[in-house]
Amino acid sequence: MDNFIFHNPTTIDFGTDKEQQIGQHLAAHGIKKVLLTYGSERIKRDGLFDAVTKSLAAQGISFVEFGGIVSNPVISTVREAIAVARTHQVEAVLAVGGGSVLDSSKAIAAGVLHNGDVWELFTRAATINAALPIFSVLTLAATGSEMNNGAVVTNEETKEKFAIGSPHTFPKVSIVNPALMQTVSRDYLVYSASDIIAHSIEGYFTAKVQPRFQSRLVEAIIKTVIETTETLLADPANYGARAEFAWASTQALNGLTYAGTAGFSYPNHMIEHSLSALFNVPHGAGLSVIMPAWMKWYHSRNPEQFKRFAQEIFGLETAEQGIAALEKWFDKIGTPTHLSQLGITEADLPATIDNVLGNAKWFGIAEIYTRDVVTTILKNAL
Ligand SMILES: NC(=O)c1ccc[n+]([C@@H]2O[C@H](COP(=O)([O-])OP(=O)(O)OC[C@H]3O[C@@H](n4cnc5c(N)ncnc54)[C@H](O)[C@@H]3O)[C@@H](O)[C@H]2O)c1
Repeated sequence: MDNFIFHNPTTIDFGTDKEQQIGQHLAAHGIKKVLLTYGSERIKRDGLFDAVTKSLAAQGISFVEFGGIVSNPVISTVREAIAVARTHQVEAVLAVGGGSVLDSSKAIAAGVLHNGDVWELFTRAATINAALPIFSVLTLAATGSEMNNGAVVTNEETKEKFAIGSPHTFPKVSIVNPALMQTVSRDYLVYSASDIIAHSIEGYFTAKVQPRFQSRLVEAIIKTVIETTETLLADPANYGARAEFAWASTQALNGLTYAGTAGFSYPNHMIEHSLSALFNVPHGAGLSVIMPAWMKWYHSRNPEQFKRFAQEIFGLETAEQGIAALEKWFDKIGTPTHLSQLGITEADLPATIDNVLGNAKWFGIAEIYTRDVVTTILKNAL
C-alpha cells in the first residue's frame, strides 16, 4: 500500500425528504444569499424547486435562480452564470440536479472568484485559489460529483472537454435523496451504471500499486451496481435498490477506492471526453463503448487483475471471458457497446483521434496513448 492522505470534506446528508434540510445546511455555513442552479424546468413541475426554496426561505436565505444548464455542460453557460452571480453578489452556489448541474456549479463557484476568463482554470493557464461555497441536491446518481472536487465542462468553440479539481471545489454539503432519482429515464439509468463502473475500473486496472482491500471495495461497488441496475430496470420505484445504487455511485469517485493506490490513470475517460466534446454523446453511453474496446487492448498489461475481475465479478476464469461478460451485460441493459450505435463511423475517426491526443497531454498519458494505440482502441469500438 502506498502512503496517502485521505481527506474528503463533503458532508453527505442521505435519505428521504432530506432536501427539506438544505436551508439549514446553508444557514449553518452563514449563507444569506445563494445562486440556485438547475437544468430543465422538471424540478419546478415535480415540486423539488418548491421544497428547496421553501427550506431556504425558512432560514431567511434569498436566492437568484439560474436554469437551463444542459447535459454535457458548456463553458458559455458557465460564463453567463458567473455574470449573474457577480451582479447579484451571491455568497454561495446551490446546485439542484445531476452531474452536469453540479459540475457547472463548481466552475461557476471558482470562476466568480477568478480574475480572468473561467476557461483558464480548465486549461491550467491559471490555478483555482478560491471558490464560493458549493452545496448540492443531487437528482441523478452517476458521477460522484456530489462528493468530489471534479468538474468537467466542454468549450464549444475549441471542442475541448476538460476538467478542474481543487481543494476549494468540494461541495460543503450534498443532499442525496434516492427517492428524487426515481424519475431518471431508463437510458440515463443504464448510462449511469456504465459511468460508475468506469470510475471503479480506471484505477483497478491501471494502478501500479493496487492493494487487495481497494480491489475488494471496487468489486463491491461493481457488484452492487450490476444487481441494483437490474432491479431498477424491472422496478424503478424500488427505494432500497435506488439507495444502494446512489451510495455506490458516491463511493466510486470520492477518493476512497483510490486511497493507498498509486500510478493510476484515466484512459477511458480521456477517450470518452472526445466523444462527448465532438458528438455530444452522453458520458456513460460513450464509456460503455470505450471500456470493452480499451480492455481488449490493455488486458495483457495487467493479466492477473483482469483474471481477478472475471472471477470476482462474473464467476468466470479468463480475462477475455470477463471482458466479454461485461460487454454482454452492457448489451443486456441497453447501453451501447459500439461507436456505430452512437452514430459515429470510421470516417469520424481521424478527428476523434486528434481530439483524444489533445486530451492525452492533459491527462498526462500521451507517451502511452500514441496515435497508433488510440487508433487501435477506437477501431476495436467500431
Ligand atoms: N465531476 C465528476 O467527477 C464527474 C464524473 C463523471 C462524469 N462527469 C460529467 O457529468 C456529466 C453527466 O452528468 P450525469 O450523468 O449526472 O447526467 P446529467 O446531469 O447530464 O443529466 C442527464 C439527464 O438527466 C436529467 N435528469 C437529472 N435528474 C433527473 C431526475 N431526477 N429525473 C429525470 N431526469 C433527470 C437531466 O435533466 C439530463 O437531461 C457529464 O458532463 C460528465 O462528463 C463528472
